[in-house]
Amino acid sequence: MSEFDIIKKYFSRPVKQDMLGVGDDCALFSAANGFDIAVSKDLLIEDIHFFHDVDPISLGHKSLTVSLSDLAAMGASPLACLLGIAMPVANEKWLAKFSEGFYNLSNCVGCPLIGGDTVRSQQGIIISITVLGQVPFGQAIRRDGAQIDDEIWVSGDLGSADIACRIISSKIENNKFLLSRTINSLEWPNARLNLGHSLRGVANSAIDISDGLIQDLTHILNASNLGAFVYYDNLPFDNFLLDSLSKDDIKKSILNGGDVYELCFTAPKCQHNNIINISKELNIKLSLIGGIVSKRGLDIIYNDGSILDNIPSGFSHF
Ligand SMILES: Nc1ncnc2c1ncn2[C@@H]1O[C@H](COP(=O)(O)OP(=O)(O)O)[C@@H](O)[C@H]1O
Ligand SMILES: Cc1ncc(C[n+]2csc(CCOP(=O)(O)OP(=O)(O)O)c2C)c(N)n1
Ligand SMILES: [Mg+2]
Repeated sequence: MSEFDIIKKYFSRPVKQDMLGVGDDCALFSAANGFDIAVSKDLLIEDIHFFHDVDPISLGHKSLTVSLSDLAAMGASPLACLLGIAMPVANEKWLAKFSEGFYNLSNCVGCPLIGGDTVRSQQGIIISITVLGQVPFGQAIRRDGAQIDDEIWVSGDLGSADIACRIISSKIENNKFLLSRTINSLEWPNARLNLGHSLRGVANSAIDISDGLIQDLTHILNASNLGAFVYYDNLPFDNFLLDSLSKDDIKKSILNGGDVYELCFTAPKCQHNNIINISKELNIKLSLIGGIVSKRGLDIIYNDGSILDNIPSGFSHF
């Protein structure tokens, strides 16, 4: 099967009439008046970002999710996406499933695939997604917008995806029940697009958690030139973890575990009740985990007042 056959069969579904999708040198679509365009690209590499034997349907879903999550973090809505894919062989069974997982999500959130590139790699599968989104002019929620005295919030639960990842890579003891409880967080994450929209005009800053809470919150602090405290005992995680893991394993995963795709955001105290209402309306758990201060640095404080001395660092490729 040639490169063009692959594109035609797996990556050429029709798009809306007002767009030019797959098939020409460029895709075309019009930008709406009064909106900024939001663009983000991510790479996913076999055995670095996903296990080689992962179900390709979930990989198709997750590849798009990680990019949609960047749009969510800025309060943007998806417009379209591009897919770069490199693979050593054209495995039709794999392609059919990957494309199914990808298009299921793309249809669901209204983010049509309008272009990309398909090439052979010498080794391993490489996936690169670019998403394009829009956000009302000037309303994007940025990393550099945190303000002194902001409350720090996080959506959903932390740590589960990292636990699943560590079980599969034999870094923690294999435990069938724990893996079945955590695997969906790793393989089927969902971008918090609705939450991102609701936070426009409410949050001062936001980031999606891909590399771990501490590392990603630190990006907000560095960009905003501020510091923070985080109440360790307020950090949300699935209580099921307590049954089979040591406190240290849980701590490592909730502070530094990546692949979370929840949002961490900061908002002024006057928005507190509004945020509680957003949580109820969207049925998304939102936890108040700390506050922003002027003094640079990050303190993680336990209920008894003690401070965690060695904050472990999060995911870094190098
Ligand atoms: N090779 C690159 N060239 C230009 N910009 C890059 C490159 N790699 C990362 N960036 C930019 O650096 C910033 C941080 O990237 P990253 O940590 O990957 O963000 P995210 O977690 O949102 O994907 C982003 O603005 C991203 O676009
Ligand atoms: C096989 C495998 N090993 C390790 C991980 C964990 N992991 C790989 S990359 C990563 C961080 C996120 O990737 P990155 O490329 O930094 O994403 P970005 O911050 O750009 O969104 C994590 C937690 C995984 N998901 N799969
Ligand atoms: Mg990135």
